[in-house]
Amino acid sequence: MDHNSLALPVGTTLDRFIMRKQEDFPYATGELSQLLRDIALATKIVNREINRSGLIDIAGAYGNRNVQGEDQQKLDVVANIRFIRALRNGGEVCTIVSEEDEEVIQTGNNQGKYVVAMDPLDGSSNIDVNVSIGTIFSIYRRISPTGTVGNEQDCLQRGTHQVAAGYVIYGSSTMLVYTTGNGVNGFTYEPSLGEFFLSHPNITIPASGSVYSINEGSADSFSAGLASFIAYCKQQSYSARYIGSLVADFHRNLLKGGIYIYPPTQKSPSGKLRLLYECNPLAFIVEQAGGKSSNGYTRTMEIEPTGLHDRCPLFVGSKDLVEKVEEFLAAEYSKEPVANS
Ligand SMILES: O=P(O)(O)OC[C@H]1O[C@](O)(COP(=O)(O)O)[C@@H](O)[C@@H]1O
Ligand SMILES: [Mg+2]
Ligand SMILES: [Mg+2]
Repeated sequence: MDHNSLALPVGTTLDRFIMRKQEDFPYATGELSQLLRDIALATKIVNREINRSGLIDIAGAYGNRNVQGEDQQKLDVVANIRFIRALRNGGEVCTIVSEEDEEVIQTGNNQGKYVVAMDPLDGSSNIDVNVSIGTIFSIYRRISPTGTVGNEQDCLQRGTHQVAAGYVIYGSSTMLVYTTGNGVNGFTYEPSLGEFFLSHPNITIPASGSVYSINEGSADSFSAGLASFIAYCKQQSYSARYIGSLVADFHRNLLKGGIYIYPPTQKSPSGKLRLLYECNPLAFIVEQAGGKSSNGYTRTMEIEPTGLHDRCPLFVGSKDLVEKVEEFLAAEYSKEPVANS
């Protein structure tokens, strides 16, 4: 589809952009548009909390652990509460999956047609050192009938069923980047006006790039194919860039070209990242921007989720680079002895 035919000028407010896009679909009821506005409202509130965090010591460890067994910091809790509240008050969402909650969260909006999976604060280990952090979200249409309580099956849908996905980066400026399946658009927040403005229309990721982003501290447990790909990157004199905040690493590569990899490691045999609220939303965005995402073998969005907090390896970014690493992995696979032969 020609995304440019839907183009709106730089400087359009997010509200207006959402409204105008809805007008392109005369039979749309406006519920998804309202849901996107609810998310934007929550991001403004979370942005305010993050900006104040150094001042009021809100970022210190909270003395709690999340369902992944990781130290939960106070801003994770704050962001989780703010997003849940906005989605509950907005009324469009029946059920939420959050990184911070083991079970699904029922909003009480049984008429709500949507479910949301979210990582309310990504890169939380970076909060207290003032490095960019983010929020990631994914939106699905519920499967269960409206009027009933949403359930886990509503949330365990393949990424191909996403109707929208996005992320917020709280960086040197705050940006909201999202897709509803018609290309990717980025909005920059102007805090003094309390508005997001279209700043990056119709984002496309360069087909190739010279940046690779991976935590090489785990190199001893990389597979032979992955080790060969990293050696290839070095032979090509590619730049290694790794912030340790998925949203920030992904955002840079989306705009400049590159590949982000979180592979299986000894510590995390299925990778560290979560399929529903980290991998799938970024996969949807990157594909809409012309890039690729896989677990090394299978397209991310075609992986069947089995649990709310499933993890999966992530190879995401410029098309040529993702295809290249898949070639290295396939070569390794084809060298493995076939069972019973
Ligand atoms: O330190 P590692 O193992 O490289 O992990 C870094 C990754 O972990 C994450 O922080 C996980 O996200 P959370 O902060 O939401 O748990 C990613 O943002 C990041 O890319
Ligand atoms: Mg995360
Ligand atoms: Mg998180």
